[in-house]
Parts: sequence; structure tokens; C-alpha cells
Amino acid sequence: MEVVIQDDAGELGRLGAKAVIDTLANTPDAVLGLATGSSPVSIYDAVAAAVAAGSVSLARSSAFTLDEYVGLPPGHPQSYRSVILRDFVDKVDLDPGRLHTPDGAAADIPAACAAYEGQIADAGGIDLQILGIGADGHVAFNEPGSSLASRTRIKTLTQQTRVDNARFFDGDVDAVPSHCVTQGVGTIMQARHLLLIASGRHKAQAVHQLVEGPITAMWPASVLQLHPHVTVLVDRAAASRLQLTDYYRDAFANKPDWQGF
Ligand SMILES: N[C@@H]1[C@@H](O)[C@H](O)[C@@H](COP(=O)(O)O)O[C@@H]1O
Repeated sequence: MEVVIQDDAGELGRLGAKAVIDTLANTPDAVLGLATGSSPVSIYDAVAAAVAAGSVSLARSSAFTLDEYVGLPPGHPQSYRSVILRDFVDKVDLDPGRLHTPDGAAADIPAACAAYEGQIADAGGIDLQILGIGADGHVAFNEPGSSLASRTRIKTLTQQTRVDNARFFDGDVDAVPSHCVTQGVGTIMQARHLLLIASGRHKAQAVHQLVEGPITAMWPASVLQLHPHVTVLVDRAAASRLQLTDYYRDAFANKPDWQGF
């Protein structure tokens, strides 16, 4: 696991975009895993700027998102499909026909979840998975207590997550759906490179548990310690509870040029 601490939160987006751009340079038809939420927006903006400048193209790539609310009508502005179109896909040259999102409106949710797993497998798996992290250590919508081997399925959101996400629903926690469909922790762990971005003091405890805590389903992101290729991009506030900050900073400052992400 590589931990990259930056004083300037804006720099996190540039570094995250570099990982996306390097992946596409090596593999133009790369399968990207996209996260919703505010954390990855700086990455998406920097990738969109690179696409506009002609230095990278997503024309041959495809993408899968992590999760979706259950119970929102299709096209609802806060459905994660709408959000990822608005925040990223509409700003780059990715074919929207190659954007795959879990179906939270399916009549048969378990069948739709199994089909989603099948689509990821048929695409050859995810090359680069962008992740945020919840304040309670969730990844995608895998709340504390989620099986660390879980696959795409329906989950109940915690009250904390609904309160956190009420800001996207005019502050009305009752408007936040109570259920979601989400890639499982086991699904996420099969992506070839995991790139997690977090900023702000409210993420500090979750980042500490992710990087330095014991592996436990109570902090689902901690299982990333078992993945062979993880990059964690954090600002100083999100890194404020880490124990080995000097080591992480030194390792990044003295990183050989060839190492990349
Ligand atoms: N399901 C999403 C996650 O994928 C996201 O990582 C997390 C953090 O969101 P934010 O980046 O806005 O803090 O919240 C949501 O619940």
C-alpha cells in the first residue's frame, strides 16, 4: 500500500489523474472503476482537462460504477448514474454506452446484481478502481459489518451515511434512500489497482483504520491491506491520525521515477 500525503488538496486530484492517464497510456481500452461522491471530483476534473488538451482519450475505454441507491426513479438527479454522468462522463470522450451502473430500480434486484458481476467479468475485470471512503470506513456502500468477501448485492445504509449524504438531498435525511445496491468488498478487491482518495479531518479516523488498523469488517476499507496494489491519496487533515506520516512522506519524496503508481 502506498500512502501519498499532500499539503495541497488540489494536488491530490492531479496525482489521481496521473494514475488514470498512465493506465490509459499503457492500456487504451482500460476498464475504469468510477466512484461517486465529492472526493474523486478533483481527479475527474483533472482528467477532463487532459482530455480537452488532447493528451489522453477514453474513447476506447469502458467504465463501471460502484453503487446505486434503491428506490430513486431513473434519471433522478441524485441517482449515482446521473451524478457520474454529470461529474465525469459528460466531460470526457467516454462512450456513455460503455458506462455500466448497477440497477437500483430493477424488479429483481438479486438477478440484476448477479448480472452486474457478470458484466464486470465479461469486460475482463477492472484495471483501475477509484475509491472514496466513508467516515465510518465504508467503501462503495459496504457499511461496517459487511462481509469482506461480499459481492454485488442490496445493502441497508447506516443512519450515519444517510445523514452524511443528506447534503445532496437539500439536507433532508428522510429523502435519502434507506437501501442501495453496491459492489461487494470482494468485488472491489478483484480490481487490479485500487486508488483511494480522501480529504478532510472527518476522514482521519477512517484513513487511520484503513492504513494502520487491524483488518476488520467493522472498518471495511481495512481489507485493502490485503490487496497487492493500492494507492491512498490523502491531504494533511485526512492524514492527521496516521502514525507513520514521516515514513510515508519520505517514501514518496524519494520514490524512483520508474515506479509510477
Ligand atoms: N457510496 C459513496 C462512497 O462511494 C463514497 O466514497 C463515500 C464518501 O463520499 P464523499 O467522497 O462525498 O465524502 O460516500 C458515499 O456513501
